[in-house]
Amino acid sequence: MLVGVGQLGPRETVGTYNCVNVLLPRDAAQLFQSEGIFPRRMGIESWIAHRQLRNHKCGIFLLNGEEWRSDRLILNKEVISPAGTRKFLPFLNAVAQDFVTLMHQRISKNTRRSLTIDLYSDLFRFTLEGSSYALYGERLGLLEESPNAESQRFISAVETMLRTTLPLLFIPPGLMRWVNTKLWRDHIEAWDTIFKHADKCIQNIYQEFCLGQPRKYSGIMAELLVQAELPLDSIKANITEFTAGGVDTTAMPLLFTLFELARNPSVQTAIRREIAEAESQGPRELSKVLNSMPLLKSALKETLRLYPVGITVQRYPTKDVVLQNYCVPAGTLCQVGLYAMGRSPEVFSNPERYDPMRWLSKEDNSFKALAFGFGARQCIGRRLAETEMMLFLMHVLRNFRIDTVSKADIKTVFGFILMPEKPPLLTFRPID
Ligand code: HEC
Ligand SMILES: C[C@@H](NS(C)(=O)=O)c1cncc(N2C(=O)c3ccc(Cl)cc3C2(C)C)c1
Repeated sequence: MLVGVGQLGPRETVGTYNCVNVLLPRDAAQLFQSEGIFPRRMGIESWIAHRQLRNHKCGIFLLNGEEWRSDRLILNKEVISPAGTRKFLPFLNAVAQDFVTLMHQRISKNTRRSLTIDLYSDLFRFTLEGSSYALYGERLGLLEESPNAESQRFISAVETMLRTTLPLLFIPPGLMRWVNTKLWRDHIEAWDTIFKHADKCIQNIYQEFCLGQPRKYSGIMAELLVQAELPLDSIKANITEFTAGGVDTTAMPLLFTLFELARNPSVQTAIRREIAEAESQGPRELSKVLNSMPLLKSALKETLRLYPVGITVQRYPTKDVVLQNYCVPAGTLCQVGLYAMGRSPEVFSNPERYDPMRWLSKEDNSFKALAFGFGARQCIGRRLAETEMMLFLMHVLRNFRIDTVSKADIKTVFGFILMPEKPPLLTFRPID
C-alpha cells in the first residue's frame, strides 16, 4: 500500500497491472539502487506463451534470476564488452559504406543531383544487414537493388510481431489463446517466421563450424560456438533475440536523427566538421575515430532523449524504496517514463530544442540518459546499436547534405517501440 497520495508521477493501472511512474533522475537513481543482483522487468506473456507453444528456450530478455545472470555474463563478453565491440566494428563499417554506395548509385540515375526519399524501409534493410553480419559473419545482400524476398519477409514479421505485442499486453494471458483472435494468430505466425529465419542463419554457420573451426573472427555466433560455454539451444534463443531485436530498435533512431539534422542545419554542419576533423588525423583504428566524435555521439543521445525507442525502463525493487518521500514497498512495479522525463522542463532546459551540445556542458547529466536502461540488466545491444548508428551517420554525413521540407514535429506512435506516425521525406545531396 503506497503511503500518501498524489505527486508521485501519476500511479496508473495499465492493462491488468498497476505501477508507479518515476519521472525525475534522482528517483530513477533511487529505484536502480534497489534493483538487487537479479534486476527484473515486467515479462511479456505473449512472447513466453509462444516459446512454450513451440518448445523454444527463452533468451536473456525473457529470463530472470540465476538463469538470466549466467547467460548474460557469458554473452556480455562477445556482445557488449569493448573487446567484443572492436571485433565486430569493421563488419558494421563495411555495411555503412555499402549503404552510401547504394545512395550514390541511386542519385547517379537521377537527372537532378539529389534524391528525395522515404528512407523507412531502407533503414530496416541497413540495420538487418549490419546486425546479421555482426552476428553470423554473413552478408544477406539487402543493400543491393533487389534484396531477397525471404529477408524482406523476416523484416515485416518483426514489424508485425512488435505491432501485435502491445494490444496483447493488456489481455490476461489465459484468455489470449482461447479468444484465438486474428491478433493472436498473426502474433504467432510472425514469431514462427522470425524463428525460421534465425534458424536458417544459425544452421548455415553451425554446418560450417562442424566442418572446420573458423580461423579468423567471423561474428558473434561463431565466437559463442567456439567458446562452447553456452549450450546450442541457449545460443539459438539469444541469437534469435539479437537478430530480431537489432532491426527496428536501431533503424528508428537513425530516421529521427537524420530528420533532426535536416531541420537543424547548423548542428548538421558542426557534426560534419567534427567528422572531417576526426578523419584528418590520419588512418587510425576505427574505435579511436569514433571516440574522437563527441558531438556525433551526443546527437544520438539527444535523439534518444526526444525519441526513446523503449518508452520506459521497468524494475521491481527488491527492498522498500523512498521515491519523492513516499515509501514504495518492495515488489511494486515501477517504471521510469523516458519519454516524459526527456521532455520535462524540470529535467532539461528548453526540452523541445534539439541541442546535442547540452550533453557536453558541465551540467550534471547523471541518470538523465537512460535510453538503454541501467546497470547489469541494461540493453546488451547498446554497443552494437551505438556503433552501427555512429558509423552510418559518419559515412552518410561525410557524403551527403540532408534536407527536409517539413520543419514540423514528427508525431510518434507507441507500438512496442516508438515509431513515427508518418515517416518524414528526406533529401540527400552529394557533397563533391
Ligand atoms: C542486438 C540486439 C539489440 C539491439 C540492437 C538493441 N537492443 Fe535493447 N535490448 C536487447 C536485449 C537482449 C535486451 C534485454 C537485456 C537483458 O534483459 O539482460 C535489451 C534491453 C533493452 C532495454 C531495457 C534495459 C533495462 O535496463 O531494463 C532498453 C531500454 C533497451 N534495450 C533499449 C535499446 C535501444 C534504445 C536500442 C537502439 C537504439 C536498443 N535497445 C537496441 C537487445 C538489443
Ligand atoms: C524497444 C525496446 N523495448 S524495451 C526492451 O525497452 O522494453 C527494445 C530494446 N532493445 C531490444 C528490444 N528487442 C526487440 O525489439 C526484440 C524483438 C524480438 C525479440 Cl525475440 C527480442 C527483442 C528485444 C527485446 C531484444 C526491444
